[in-house]
Amino acid sequence: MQLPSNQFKSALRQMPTSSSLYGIWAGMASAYSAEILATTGHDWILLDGEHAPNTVPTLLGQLQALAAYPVNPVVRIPHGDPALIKQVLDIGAQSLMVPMVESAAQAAALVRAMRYPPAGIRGVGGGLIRATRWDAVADYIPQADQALCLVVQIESSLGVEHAAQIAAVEGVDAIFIGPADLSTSMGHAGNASHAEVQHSIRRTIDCCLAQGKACGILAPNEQDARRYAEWGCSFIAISIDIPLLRQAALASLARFRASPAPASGRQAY
Ligand SMILES: O=C(O)C(=O)C[C@H](O)[C@@H](O)CO
Repeated sequence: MQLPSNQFKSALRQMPTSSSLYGIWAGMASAYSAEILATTGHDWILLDGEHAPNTVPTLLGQLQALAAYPVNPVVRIPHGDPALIKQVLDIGAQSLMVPMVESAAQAAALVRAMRYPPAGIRGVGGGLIRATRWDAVADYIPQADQALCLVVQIESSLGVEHAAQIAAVEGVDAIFIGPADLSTSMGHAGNASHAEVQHSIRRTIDCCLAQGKACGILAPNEQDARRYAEWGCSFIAISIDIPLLRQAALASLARFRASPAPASGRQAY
């Protein structure tokens, strides 16, 4: 069989000329829930291994559930440990997001962790791993790199300071801005709308575009998402599954609490 192609990586390469890629953040750590999201038509789904209770096996289940749908999974790992990168690539993740990257050296080390020797340090799993479809993919090793996509997160003042150098690293496919961590790092916790944070976000986008790389961001607020798209962000996570669920449940309950059902009479369905 052929190595599955990475449509997400191909689309990012055409950025910023093509239209935005809209993503949804999956924090439920559930294959069942991820599969539901896969039916909604989003371009990409972020499987969050940093702040959701995911492990390598739960990520595997989600990747398997998504494989039947035309959606691009992006796996966020909790940190850039080469051993974890190896495990997540081995289960067949092709697009990785790594949080809190603050220097070009750190980004370059991530690129090496994703590549086989001599270009990098990734260990060979051969017929043991899903990435090779247990050796059904002929010649996986020489082709692997073309289908792997590295997205690094800039989400601190230091990261913003080094954004141009980070974006310039060969093998970094895209930058993703984390507004929650960035605003917190700048002393404006929970307020990514603060003018200083907005300035840093715009500066990071500009640095990224100047290096010819795609830039993405998490923006569940519609006005923010539209503004970031105007500034040049080309892949935007526009919602997060957990707040969607919670807000829908709260709104549903509020309708009944606000106007209690009549004490008698027929119930309407
Ligand atoms: O800093 C950010 O913003 C992010 O990296 C995304 C958050 O971690 C996300 O989990 C908030 O729900």
